[in-house]
Amino acid sequence: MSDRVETTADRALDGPLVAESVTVDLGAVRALEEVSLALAPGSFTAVTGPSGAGKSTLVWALGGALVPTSGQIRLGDRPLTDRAMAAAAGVAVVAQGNALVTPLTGLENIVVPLLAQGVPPREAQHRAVEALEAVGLSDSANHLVEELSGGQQQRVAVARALALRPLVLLADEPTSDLDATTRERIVDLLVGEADAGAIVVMATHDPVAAALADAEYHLDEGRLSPVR
Ligand SMILES: Nc1ncnc2c1ncn2[C@@H]1O[C@H](COP(=O)(O)OP(=O)(O)OP(=O)(O)O)[C@@H](O)[C@H]1O
Repeated sequence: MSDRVETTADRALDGPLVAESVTVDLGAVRALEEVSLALAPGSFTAVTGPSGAGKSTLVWALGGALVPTSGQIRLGDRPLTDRAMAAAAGVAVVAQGNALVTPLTGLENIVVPLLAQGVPPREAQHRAVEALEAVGLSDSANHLVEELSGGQQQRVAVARALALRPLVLLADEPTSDLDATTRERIVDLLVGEADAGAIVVMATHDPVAAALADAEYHLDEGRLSPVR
């Protein structure tokens, strides 16, 4: 049985997450070149590729945080044109490097974004506890982030995204600092999100994690091709 974090039933995706001929230039670097894909609700997709291939760029573009040089990102019929509107549409990102607030505890790192989204304090606390339990970190909830190991921080970052109950979950290298057992637990949670109807994308260097996804795309020098 999946120990997926409980979901809200009052929100649903009304279509796929689509990248339409997306090209992203970062300064002089072409990080993505004419990338097209359509990800259906309930799918779990891995994006693999060597360092510098454009995986993080794709994650951030899909998350609305990077405006394409050309092309478009859409969720259903709605263009995702900035990070705030993507977040409001239910798109959560687990950033590479975690992007946690280090002077706060693991629990606080999860509660604060929930409060910012208007979740009532008791509910935010409940969701944060539940998400930390799902990633196996109940005992570390009240430790400052700076007191946690890299792998524990990575799990807090995943828990933070799960607690948002996203419709689209974009995870950039969410298992890079984890041992095999913990990696399996985290990928299981991602599988559970997809099984419950979310669109899940995981950028990864890890072939074992990638093999657990339903589909795999490979990026090389910004060009995307299907693997399976
Ligand atoms: N802010 C930036 N300015 C200019 N170039 C950038 C910037 N960020 C990334 N790049 C370049 O864009 C390309 C894609 O980078 P990206 O981080 O998306 O790759 P990646 O596949 O995620 O790599 P890794 O696996 O090492 O995280 C690389 O050539 C990188 O050097």
